[in-house]
Amino acid sequence: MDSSTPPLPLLGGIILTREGLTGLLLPGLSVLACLIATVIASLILIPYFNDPYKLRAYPGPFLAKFTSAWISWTISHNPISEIVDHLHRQYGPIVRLGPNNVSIADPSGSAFSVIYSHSSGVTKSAFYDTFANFRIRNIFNTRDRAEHSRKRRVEAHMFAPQSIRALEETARVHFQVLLRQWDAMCAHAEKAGRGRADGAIGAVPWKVHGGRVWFNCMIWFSYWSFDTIGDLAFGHPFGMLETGKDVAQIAKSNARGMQAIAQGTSDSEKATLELVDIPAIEVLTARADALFVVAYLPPWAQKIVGRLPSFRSGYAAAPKLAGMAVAAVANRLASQYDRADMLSKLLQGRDEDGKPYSPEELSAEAWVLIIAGGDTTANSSCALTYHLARNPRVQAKLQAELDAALDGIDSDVAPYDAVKDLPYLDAVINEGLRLHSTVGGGLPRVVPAGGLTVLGQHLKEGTVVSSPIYTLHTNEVVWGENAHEFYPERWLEASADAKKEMMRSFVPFSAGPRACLGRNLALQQLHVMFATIFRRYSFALENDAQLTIQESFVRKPKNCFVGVQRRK
Ligand code: HEM
Repeated sequence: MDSSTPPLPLLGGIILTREGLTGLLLPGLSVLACLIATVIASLILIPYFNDPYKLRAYPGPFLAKFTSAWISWTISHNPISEIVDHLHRQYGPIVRLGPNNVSIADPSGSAFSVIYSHSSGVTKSAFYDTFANFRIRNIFNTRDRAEHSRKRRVEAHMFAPQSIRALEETARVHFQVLLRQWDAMCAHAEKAGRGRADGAIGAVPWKVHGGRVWFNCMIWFSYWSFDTIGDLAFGHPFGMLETGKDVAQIAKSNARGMQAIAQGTSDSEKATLELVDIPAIEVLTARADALFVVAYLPPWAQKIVGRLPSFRSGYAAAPKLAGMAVAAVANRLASQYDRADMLSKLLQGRDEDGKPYSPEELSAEAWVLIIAGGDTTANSSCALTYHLARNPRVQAKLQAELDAALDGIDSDVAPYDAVKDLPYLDAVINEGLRLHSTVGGGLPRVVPAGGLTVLGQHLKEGTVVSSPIYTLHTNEVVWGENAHEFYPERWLEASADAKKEMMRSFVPFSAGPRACLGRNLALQQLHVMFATIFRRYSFALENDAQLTIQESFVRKPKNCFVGVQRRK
């Protein structure tokens, strides 16, 4: 033994020298290398060469053929809908996005119609499992056709046109609060004249210069949207608009919250619930971003990635968001206030056996209303405001239509009946939904037994297939050379045939059995919002600012600073 290499500590009665340790380590490392090679071969190479879904002929990024890590990595580099659009321009109508995942896009929208039709037999893919917040699935993330049909039956009444119309009066209150806050900021601009000033409402700063008040309208649209959906769905706004702060109350203990809901639904003595404050929009965004990145990975890989520090806070948000729904439902039930809101419709809903939702299912469905109704409407409103602020010609034309239609109507908030059929307002809203494509990516579906033929190509059972909405909304064949411009006139100038073609390629709310249930509510809210704020204010952008998008399931504008001035 070399006297310069001291023996290592005793292990199981054996004294190890450094040479002895190296002798032990080398075979260990070889075993590890073999193991890694076997894992790579069995998880990546064997499936690639076996090609069980017969996708090898389809083009796509090199790494996407071998691993779904490609799409996760791409999503984390944002925005995925624009990247997929670019790939379709490069490779054609069919692009391989993963080992068993293809994206299909043709200008006429026929691939979209086939995939998402009632008769295709497709189901939502495992991608949606990632978004489960409760043990029970909700109407958005359930993949089971029978369970989904049952939920649609229970909830049909809640989303019926007359039920949505009945919510207008309640929604009006939140438009009024938004106007009050914006009027207060505009008053600073009027006072400062051509001078400068700054300040904040709650946590949202504003600045005055050039005769306008400048603020980030994305934040205000989020507060408005979350307060409105909180009130419409649970009779209780979160109070974000009033305070100018991203705060919602959640149940401190979800188990205790469920108990309170059960007591509330059984009309026994109402339970009191301990609540804590969280920054709801921030938590929601962190969770949506983290989950969207991992949703295409197999479950074992999601578990590993979920432990990485940058994903931990997104994952930890799940119980908090569940607690938000639990608290909202429990609060609503504990209050003596009874009115025809969305929750009362959920409570009255019965399946074919006459059974109501359990407390957990109620909370799961309540959670969907908050998520689906909050973020989508806020993001669409922000993007639409951006395009109008950027296009003074379109803004002036819209204002002329609104001034004429609302002349003599003594209400700051536009009544829906007065604005629901205004041709230019309709065109502006359609154009905003088209160009921004709030849900812009492909919605992944699994091909059923027997396969599915799309654009003449037979896809095998189990293949994951999608058709990207953003690509459909921006292809030049249907929308012309100015497809990437905000040009509402296209909706009014098109011939009857061209309009038919446009409508086939216009799917902001998706189509078929899993299409958006909140479409009527969203359109009602957007009509009232844009008639109200563009009649009252004029909007400007500074230096032709660009809209930067952070994409998870929805395309969220990161910020949108607008300069606002009172017109009336
Ligand atoms: C501009 C606003 C909105 C847009 C662009 C939008 C878009 C969509 C899209 C594309 C889907 C299909 C998702 C998929 O297949 O994975 C969807 C589903 C859904 N949306 Fe909306 N949505 C909006 C507003 C709302 C509102 C306000 C509510 C309710 C308060 C709502 C409730 C739902 C529900 C419950 C589903 C699931 C339907 C099902 O699977 O049966 N949405 N939405």
